[in-house]
Amino acid sequence: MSVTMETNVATTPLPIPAHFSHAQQSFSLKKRKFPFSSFSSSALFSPSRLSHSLPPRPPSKGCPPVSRLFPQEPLSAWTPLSRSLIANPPPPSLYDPKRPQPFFSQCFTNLGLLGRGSFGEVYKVLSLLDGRQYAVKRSVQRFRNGSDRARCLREARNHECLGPHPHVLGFVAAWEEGGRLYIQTELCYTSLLLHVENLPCSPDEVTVWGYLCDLLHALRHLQTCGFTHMDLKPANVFVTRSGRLKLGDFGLLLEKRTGDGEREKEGDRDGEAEKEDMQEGDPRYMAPELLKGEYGPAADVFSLGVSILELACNMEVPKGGEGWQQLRQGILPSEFTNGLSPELQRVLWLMLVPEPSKRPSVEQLLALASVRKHSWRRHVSLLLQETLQALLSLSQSVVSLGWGLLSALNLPFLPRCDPPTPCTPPRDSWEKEGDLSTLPPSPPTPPSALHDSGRGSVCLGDESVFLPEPLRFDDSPTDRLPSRLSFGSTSTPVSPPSTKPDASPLHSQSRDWLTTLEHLAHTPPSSHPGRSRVAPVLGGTTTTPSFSPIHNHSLLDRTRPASRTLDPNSPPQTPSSRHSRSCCRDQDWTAGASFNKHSFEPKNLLTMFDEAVQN
Ligand SMILES: Nc1ncnc2c1ncn2[C@@H]1O[C@H](COP(=O)(O)OP(=O)(O)OP(=O)(O)O)[C@@H](O)[C@H]1O
Repeated sequence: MSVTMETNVATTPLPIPAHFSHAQQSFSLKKRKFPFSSFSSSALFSPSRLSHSLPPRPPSKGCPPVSRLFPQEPLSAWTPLSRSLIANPPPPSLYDPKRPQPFFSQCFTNLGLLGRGSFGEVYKVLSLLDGRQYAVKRSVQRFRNGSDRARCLREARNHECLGPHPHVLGFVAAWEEGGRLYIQTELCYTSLLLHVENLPCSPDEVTVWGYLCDLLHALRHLQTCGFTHMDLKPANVFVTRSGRLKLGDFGLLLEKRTGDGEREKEGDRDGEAEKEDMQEGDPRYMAPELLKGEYGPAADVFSLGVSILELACNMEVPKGGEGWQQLRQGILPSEFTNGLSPELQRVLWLMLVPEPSKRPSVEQLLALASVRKHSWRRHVSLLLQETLQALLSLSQSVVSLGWGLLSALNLPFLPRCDPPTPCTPPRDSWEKEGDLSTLPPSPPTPPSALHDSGRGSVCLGDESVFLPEPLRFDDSPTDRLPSRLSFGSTSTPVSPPSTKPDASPLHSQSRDWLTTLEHLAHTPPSSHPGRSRVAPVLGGTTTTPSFSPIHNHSLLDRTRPASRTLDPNSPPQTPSSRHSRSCCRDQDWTAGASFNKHSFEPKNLLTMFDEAVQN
C-alpha cells in the first residue's frame, strides 16, 4: 500500500502556481540593440527565454485616411499659433511671406531627420534667428477637417501652457502652414527608450531611481498646470546630453476642467468633444481604469510604473494577453523584479495598484523617504554633470577663440582664409513632396546665425532650459541616416545615437573633444593643406561659426547633399570641389573615420607658434 502511494507521488507533477507559470510565458526580456547585451542577461536568464519575436506593431493614434472623394480644405498660409510667435514674429529680413519659400525654409536650416512617430516627423534644425539648434516636429498628414485641425493645434497650445520646467521638453513656437502643424521645441539627445536600448546592459538601480524622480517631478508640474499626460512611456521621454530627462509628446494631454469656464474664454467651446475625441495612448502602458473611461492623473502614475518596470528589469512590456492582464491585477513578474531592491519593488508595486483611488498620487510618491533620498542624489548628480558640460563648452570656446585670434594674425603657417564653399543641408522629405518642392535660395543669413552659435555653446545657463547643442556633424543622427525600426515604440528614430559601451551623452561629447585636442596637438603646420583642414575640426566641435561644418555644409549651398558618402578613391577634384571635399573629409575626420594619425609628426601648438614667429 505504502509502495503504491510513493509511486503515485513520484509520477504526479507538482502543481505550479498559476501566476508564475503564466508569467513565464507572458513576460519576456527586452532585446537590446547592443551586441554584448546578452552577457549581462545571461547570468539571470537562459537564452531560450529571450524574446526573439518582433515586438507588437505600434498602435496608431487613429488618423483615418485622407478622403479621395471629398475635396480637401485649401492649404493654409503661414499662421503663427503660439503666443511667443504672435508676440515676436521674425523680422521681415528673415521671413517675408511674399517669398515662395515656406516659413520653415526661410527661418531654419534643416540639419536632418531625427525620427518619425505616428503623428509627425521630427527634424533637427538650426534657427537662423538666434543661431541655436532646435527640434521641429511637422505633422505627417495635413489636417483633414476643422476638428482634426483643432485637435492637432491643441497639442501645441497645451504644450505652450505648460511653460518652462527642468523636466519638461521646452516649447519654443508653433505655427501652421500648408495644412500642417509645426512645433519647435528644445533639441534633446535622443529618446529615453532609444538611449536605454543602446546601453550595453540595463541601467543600474541608481540611474532608474533618477529616471523615476525626474519623471515624478515632470508629472507634478503637469498636474500643477492642470494636465494629465495620458501617454507617458519611455519613447515620449527625451534625454539631454547631460542625462536629464524631459517629458515630451503632449499629443494626448488632457486638461482638468475647472468648471469656471476658463477654457471657453479661450475659444474651446466644445469641452465634451475633447473628451469624445480623447484617444488612447500606448496600450502597453495604459492604466486599467482607462478601459472604463476613467481618465485622471492616477493613469499617469500607472504608466510611469510600467515604464520604470520596463527600464529597471529590461522587460518587454506586454501589449496584451495574460501578462497584460496580470500587470493590471497588481501581479508583478517576480522573476524580473526579484533582482531589484525591496525599496524599488515597493514603489513599483504602489504605482501599479489596479484601483486608481488606492494608487498613491505623485505628491505622495515624492514624499516617500526612498524617493526623497534619490531625488536629492539625482539633483546633485545632474548639477555636477551640467556644470562639467558647461565647463567643457567653455573650454572649447576658449580654444576656438584662440584659433580665431591666430587666424586673424594671418600667420604664415596658417592657410589662407578662402570663403567656404557652400554645401547642401540634408534634403528633407517634405521638399520632395511637391508642395514645397522648390529648393529655396540661401536664406539671408543674419550675423547671429553665424556668430551666436558659437556663443550659444559657451552659455553657462541651465541646460535644462535650453542648452544649445554644439554644431557637430559627427554625433548628429543625420549622419547615420539609415532608418531602423524602433522596437516597442510608436516612433521611429532615424538612427541610434551611439552603440559604444560608454556612449552616454556626456561621455561621447568629452571624448570627441579630447580626440580633437589630441589631434590638433599631433598635426604639424605643414600638414594643413588649407584652412579647411584645421578650421572645420574646430568648428566641428566648438561651434565657432566661421569654422562650423554647418556653416560650410548648410547655410550657403543647397545643391549638394551634405551627408553623402565619401569615396577616398574619387578622382582629382577642381579647386572649388576640393574645398567641399575637405569639408566633408573633416567631417569624417572628427568622426575618426578617415584620419591616419601615423602619417603626421607629433608636435604641439606651442611649437607651431614658435616656428611661425621665427619665420
Ligand atoms: N526634441 C527632440 N529632440 C531630439 N529628438 C527628438 C525630439 N523630439 C522627437 N525626437 C525624435 O523623433 C522621434 C519621433 O518623435 P515623437 O515621438 O515626438 O513623434 P510622434 O509622432 O509624436 O510620436 P508618437 O508616435 O509617440 O506620437 C522620437 O522618437 C525621437 O527620436
